Amino acid sequence: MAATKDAVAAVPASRPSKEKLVKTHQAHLKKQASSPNAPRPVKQPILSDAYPPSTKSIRELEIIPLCELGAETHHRGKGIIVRVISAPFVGAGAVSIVEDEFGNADKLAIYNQPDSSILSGAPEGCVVAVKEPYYKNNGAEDDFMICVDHPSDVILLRFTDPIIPEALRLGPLLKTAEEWKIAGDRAFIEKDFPTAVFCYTEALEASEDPAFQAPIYTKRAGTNLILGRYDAAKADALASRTGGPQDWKAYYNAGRAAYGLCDYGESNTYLSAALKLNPSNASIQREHARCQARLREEANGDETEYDFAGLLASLVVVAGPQSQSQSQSQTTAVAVHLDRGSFLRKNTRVAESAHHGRGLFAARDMKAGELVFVEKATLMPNQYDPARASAALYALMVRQLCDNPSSLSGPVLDLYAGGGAGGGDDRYYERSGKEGTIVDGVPVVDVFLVERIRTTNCFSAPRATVLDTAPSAPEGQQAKGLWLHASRMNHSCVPNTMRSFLGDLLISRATRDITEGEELFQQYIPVKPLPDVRNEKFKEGWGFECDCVLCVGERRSPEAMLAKRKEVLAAVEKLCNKKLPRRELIPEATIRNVDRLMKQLEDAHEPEVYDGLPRLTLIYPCNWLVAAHRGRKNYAKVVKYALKVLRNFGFRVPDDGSAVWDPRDMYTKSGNASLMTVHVVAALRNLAEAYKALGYDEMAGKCIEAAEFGYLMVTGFQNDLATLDK
Ligand SMILES: C[S@@+](CC[C@H](N)C(=O)[O-])C[C@H]1O[C@@H](n2cnc3c(N)ncnc32)[C@H](O)[C@@H]1O
Repeated sequence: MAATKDAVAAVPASRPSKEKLVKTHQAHLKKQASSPNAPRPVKQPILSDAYPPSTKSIRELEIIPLCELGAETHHRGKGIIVRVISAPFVGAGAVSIVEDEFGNADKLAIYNQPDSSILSGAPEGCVVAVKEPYYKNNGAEDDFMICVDHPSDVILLRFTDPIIPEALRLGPLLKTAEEWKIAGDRAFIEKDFPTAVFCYTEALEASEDPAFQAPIYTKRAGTNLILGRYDAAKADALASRTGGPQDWKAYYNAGRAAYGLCDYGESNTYLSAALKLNPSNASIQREHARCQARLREEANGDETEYDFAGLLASLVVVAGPQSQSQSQSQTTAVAVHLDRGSFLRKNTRVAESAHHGRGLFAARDMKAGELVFVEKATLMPNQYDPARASAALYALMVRQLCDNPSSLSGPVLDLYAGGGAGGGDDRYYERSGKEGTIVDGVPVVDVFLVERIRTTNCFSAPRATVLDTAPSAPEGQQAKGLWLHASRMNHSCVPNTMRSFLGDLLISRATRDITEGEELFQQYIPVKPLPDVRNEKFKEGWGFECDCVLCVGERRSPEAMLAKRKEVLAAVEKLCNKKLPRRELIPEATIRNVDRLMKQLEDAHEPEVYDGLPRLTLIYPCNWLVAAHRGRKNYAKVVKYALKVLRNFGFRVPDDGSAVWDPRDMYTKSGNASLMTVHVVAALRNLAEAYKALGYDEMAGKCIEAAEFGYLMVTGFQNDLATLDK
């Protein structure tokens, strides 16, 4: 358990008065108003400070006044009830001034989600309960605040809740159900959707007449659909049924909500019911057809169902005519969330893995290049700025767990959450088992657990892998997302699948023939050539030491040989400046030096360890020599070193430069330790060019075919190799 200070520590000797707090707060608000576009960074939880969320109902807690809050203390078993007396100041969190029934005032800082269904419910004038509050010093001696990290630790109380002390009770602002309905409609027209939901809820509570309630449920369902609160929208839609022919609307809304949750089977059931009641309605027909298409993708998942090329075209908008002369980087991405289903179950299943917890396994034989699965992201913000991508995903996860708990909590919380929680990480605490359950009307959300799940399971995704292979592609522009099915897959440095991205679709292809029952592996990150360096990364990121055939094999090589490889690789990198030549004429003497070092490096790979295994430290010098000899149009040498590149990635190719092999077979006839990357495609293209220059046209053609096939694995679908030159 983390060292949370549960015992009540000393109450601070002095705190600012209510007047001073309000005055300072107003000054901050004024400043904020003058820069409305100020960035609002989302706070990242710090695991060393992790503490669990409250799992108790406010009704089980002892309510204490603000003046009893002890500094740096988690008040377990206690709660506070306060009225919000200011608008929020939104920075890393949303800070408001609150007062209790005795007139004590303090600062309430709510982190992580200013716009979730829970936190949008702490507006000025409302009464909120904070469960088991954490009172924290904010820097200056008398500057304290009630710090809420877990969104479920703060509850918006309904005005009529009997738990509210008399002094804080305003009485309902509006009296009748009709008044609340009108207020809801007004908020809806003003696009203040959270307030509309709040008012419709009050209207529903204030009336017991089903004839009045049904249309309010419909309105609240529609508003929740706009807010993306699909769980609530579905429940409201179903509650709006009256048993008559007008129920088509209820089924239509429930179908759209289920669609929003990507449950196309359920969506189809509701939309079919809607269609039965109102067969000629064009909106239902359209949604129903859309849903059928998703179901076909889920079942078949073949190339034609997905039309990957069409999706790619939909992802990029080339700058308008006035800027056509500008570079390709002017291309702007639009809607990266593609309206497609996930094709998961025909080829894969989740099962226990021999060494790594659960894993993904082949449910049938698959050929090299075949689509293993296609998965739409469960969550992926459209945020490609590397400085913001992680925080954006974290915020989205928290928000969705608040807003759609019944569909998301189970699958997300079931993901592997790293080494702690019973796995030996003593900075963390055991899960309570209440995560995701509803207490006081909201789901318990543990933000520190969410962050652990995020870091262990998220992937970085370019807008489209094919665009990312173009040399002109801007570096590092990757969103972060969560793909639940793909997260089940364990890592191997020589994996049998390869993932690529198209918008928020993750495409997984087989890189060699796979037999039914085989465990499927992917590379978590591009593997570093040196085994100790790459294993350090796996330890840091995921807490494991890799036991793939390459890592196990390389561990058989003595330390002294590893040291030798490191030394020579460092010498090559120093000599070549870690770059590859671009068509410039490299002096013969330099080429001879690199060649000499490359041979030393080859000699530092013992055949008894490396026969049949990749020799990753040799990739860079061989690629360098290919480029240098291309520059000199020395095509026989280009063939020699390009073949070495393929061999060093673990592919079986002739080592004498002979032209009597079929490169199209290399993916299926290279055993189980080859590593597929875009550099393999590049090497095949260089080979093709060199064979052609040497007069071996047929071999050149076969190399291009092999390169195109490899590019399909790398980018997810058939793409033009010319992209590699752009
Ligand atoms: C994204 S999860 C993969 C699914 C996970 N095995 C499960 O049970 O749900 C990542 C975790 O799987 C385990 N893992 C993945 N690849 C591994 C490997 N090559 N060797 C050992 N453990 C591995 C590690 O515990 C890692 O933190």
